[in-house]
This record gives sequence, structure tokens and C-alpha cells, in this order.
Amino acid sequence: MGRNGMCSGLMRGLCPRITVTATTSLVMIISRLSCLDMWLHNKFMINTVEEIRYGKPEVLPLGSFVSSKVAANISLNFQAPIPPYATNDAFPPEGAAQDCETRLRDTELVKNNVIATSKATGFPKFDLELLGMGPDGHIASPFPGHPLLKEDKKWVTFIEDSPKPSPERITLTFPMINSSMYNAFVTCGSADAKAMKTLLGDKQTSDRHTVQMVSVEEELKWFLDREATSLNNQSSLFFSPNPRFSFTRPSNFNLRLSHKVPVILPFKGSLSFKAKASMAEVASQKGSGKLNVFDSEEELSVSLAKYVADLSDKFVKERGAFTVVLSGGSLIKSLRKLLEAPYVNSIDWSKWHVFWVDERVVPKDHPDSNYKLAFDNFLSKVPIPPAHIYAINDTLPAEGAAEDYEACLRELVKNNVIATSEATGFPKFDLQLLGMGPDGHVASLFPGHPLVNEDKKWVTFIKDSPKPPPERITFTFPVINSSAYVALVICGSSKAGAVKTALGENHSSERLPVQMVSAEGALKWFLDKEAAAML
Ligand SMILES: O=C1O[C@H](COP(=O)(O)O)[C@@H](O)[C@H](O)[C@H]1O
Repeated sequence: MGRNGMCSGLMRGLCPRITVTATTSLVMIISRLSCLDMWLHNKFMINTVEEIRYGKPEVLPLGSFVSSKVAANISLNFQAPIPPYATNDAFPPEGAAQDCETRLRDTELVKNNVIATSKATGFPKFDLELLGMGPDGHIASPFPGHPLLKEDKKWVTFIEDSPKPSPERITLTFPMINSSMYNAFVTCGSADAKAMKTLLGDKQTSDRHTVQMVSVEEELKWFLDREATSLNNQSSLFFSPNPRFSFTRPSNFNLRLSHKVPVILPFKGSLSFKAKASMAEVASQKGSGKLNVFDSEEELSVSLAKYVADLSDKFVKERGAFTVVLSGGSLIKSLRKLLEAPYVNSIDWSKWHVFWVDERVVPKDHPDSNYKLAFDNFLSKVPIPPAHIYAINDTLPAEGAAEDYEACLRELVKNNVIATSEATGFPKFDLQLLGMGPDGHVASLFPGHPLVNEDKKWVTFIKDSPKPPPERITFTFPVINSSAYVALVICGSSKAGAVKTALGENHSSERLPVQMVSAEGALKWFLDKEAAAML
């Protein structure tokens, strides 16, 4: 597939209702699409084709980036006129930036909802941003170390001393970039290899690349060619030739190489950008909707109920089913608002399919049973068909119970009740609701236990759980991380230390299981004030 083919895959369905920004090398790539010529040549938020210096990008599987969610919302209409959102070149940089922002604010673009607005930040929410990266790690025109990086009010700003010519530019600010629904980084060629080495390599500098400040509301993906990663230790980059994993730190990164071999990074502290996050970054994650801290567990449970109910609506509409995975422990209490109006009556419970991310190998009526906890306090109070509640077979020993549960999942995948991740081949649950123990464990995947590295099985078992009872079955990380959505629901001061390790500035070389959690779509943290106290 040539570049043209790749791009039409990505752009298929573009019409005036999808809002896209693009930078640098991407102009060349996407300008092959004749439907976009008018838009591109008006230079709105993009640089000119002359600035392209990356030579010949390899073919990237960009088409696979556009998720079914976006694809479902846009229709094929190459003939549609693209509005001319040009920078006014009659103005000096400051005036051009102001003019651009004014037109974004005042014209019908935002008002008429052509560009959406982020509920989390109040900034415009572009559907898709296509970002390139400079060899110094800059994206758009905020450059490393430049005060523009801190701009947090303006939508569009200007620079007159760009280290890269031309010195005078206008650029989107970080709150704008980070409020987008989807961001794609496309980085090709050996010119970027040094920056990629700093970014992905073992050696960390205190100076963060601007590219490391990028977040996104839904999904952030990287598309790299081999040349761009040529200075990285390839053996540590290519974890598996099999497309099984996505990059789990930061949560929504997916790294793919041009020939569709995904890469997984060695999960060392030095690579976990979130573990390196400054408070500003934590705050920006909060702004982006990924990290939600609530004043009380009560407020958390209100927000969690809305989140779950919205996803239930979405998946019932899209797939006719909603596959939900529960943890045991304190999570169940935090689901209580789903049992109240409006949700108890508005949710289509008949479409729910309920699973457990882990279960203790005890009879179903045992006080330690995660099934019993969920049944007594939640499931018995809503009309989910009993056949849609998938408890473990409690007559089997741990190993047999894990095999039996995996067989059950395989059957449901075959019948398409559970979706399959195209990226990993593992089952793709619609939503996993995860708790976390004070030691940073999730499911029954405990710190330092070899089970955290299981990469083949869907469900496995443990007989030496450090937390009683010792015998349990658990989903493996590939299954957890292939989910469309994952919510980490964490309350109480006993969890503050692990939350700090996961999200704060202090980090040790050993990663906690909670730090290994990711999602294909979005990972959201729901924390109460006590759990977030040490951030
Ligand atoms: O043992 C378990 O612990 C974790 C955390 O429980 P919590 O009560 O501290 O929230 C839980 O998520 C897991 O499902 C459970 O089996």
C-alpha cells in the first residue's frame, strides 16, 4: 500500500463534520488526498509542504488508527467542500494568532458544534490531530524549554523566536492539543531517531521533550517507522513479533511500526512517563479527564455511575451488548449509584454480560467470594439475565477453574458476545472496573509475582496469593489491557502510597501491577481525596 492508500484509509469518510489538525510531514502525506487540497493549502494550523524534510516515510498503518467509533460517526463524502480556515497572512504573528483564535471562537465553528467542546477542559475538542515531531522533540510550534509551553489560557498563540526557521509562527497551545479526542503522532526517518532515543530510551534527562507533554481525551497513538527508532535498543523495543500488546505507559499509547509489528517498551521506571510526571502533568491529566479526583467517595460513586451508564448506552447501541468486568473488594460499594434513579431504570440491563477480573477459589456462598459480594450488593438488585452472569465453576480446583473460565470466554468470543481486539487477538471487553490493593495489586496480579508477566493465557491461577485467600483465578494483563475502556477505582488513605508511586514524582525501578494497566480505548482513574492525598 502506498502513502496514498494509507491516507485514504485514515481519511476515509472525512466530511466537514470531522475536525482535523495536522503538522509538518503529515501535510505531505495527507495532501495526496485531493479532497483535502483546498483545506491544506489554506494552511490552517499546518506548516507548508516546503518544510517537509523527512524524506520518504515508510508506509504506516494509519488506516487502523481511526477507531470504529470515529468511523461510525463520519460518512464517506469526498466531494464535500472543506471550509477555508486560513491563517490571515496580512497580520504579524501576534495578530494572526489572535485573528485565528477569534475566528475559532466567534465564527460558527465552535458555536455550531462543527468543532466540539471538551467537557473536561472547556477548550475546543478536535476529533483528530495529526502531529509530527521535530528532531528536538517539538510538536506544533511550542519548542523545548520555550515559555509557550506553559500557555494555559489562549487557544492559539504565537512565537517570534522559533529555534527552527521560520522564526515567526502561530501554534495551538497545549490545552488545545490535549483536549482533542484522538491524537496520532507520526514520526518517520533517521532525523528523528535521536529524539526518539531520548524519548523511549533508558537514559532520562530532566528536560522533557514537548512531545512528552501531549495527552488526549480518548486515544493517543504513535506511528513510527524503523528509521525513527534506529538508535533505540531494538531488542528491547520489539518485545514480540506477534501483535499482542500495546504500550501500556502512558495509558493510551500504542506503538506500532510500519510493518504492523507493535512494539512494547521495557517497563522500567525510566520509561514510565506518568511515573515521571510532575504535578503539572498530573494536573493536566486531570484536565484531560483521565485522572479524576473527588472530594468524597460519595461524589466518586455519582460520577462512576454516569460513566458506566454512558458506556452501557454506547455499547448497547453499537454492539447490542455490554460486557462488563468486575473486581471484588471495595469497587462493588462504589457502584451503588447505579442502583438508584435515573440509572436503575434507564440502563438496558438485559444487554449486560458480567464477568470477574479475578475470583477467589471458594464456594460461591463463601464470604470471600467476589461473586457473592457483587451478587448480594449489586447484581441481585438489577434485572440482568442470570445466564449473562459468568461466575467461576466453584467445584473445580484453581487450575481447572481458570481453564474452565477461559473456555467460557473463548465460547463467548466465538459467538461475538465478547469482542476481539484487532491489535492483540485477546478478548476485548467493553469495560473493566478495577480496584487496587494497598500494595498496588490489581485483579490477583501481585507485585513481584511471575503471573504479572503471563502473556499467553487469558485466565490463570495463583495458589500463593499474598492476600488471603491464597487460591484465586485472574485475568492476565493482555486481557485486561485489550479492553476498550478500563476504570481504576481507588478510595481510601491506605491506597495513597501506591497511587503516589503510580502517578506521583517518586518512582522506584520496580513497577507496581497498577502501573501496567492500560486500555485500547481509554483508561480513567477515579480517586477519592484520601487516595490522591500524596500526589
Ligand atoms: O483481593 C482483591 O483485592 C483487590 C482490591 O480490593 P480492595 O478491597 O482493596 O478494593 C480487588 O480489586 C480484587 O478484585 C480482589 O480480589
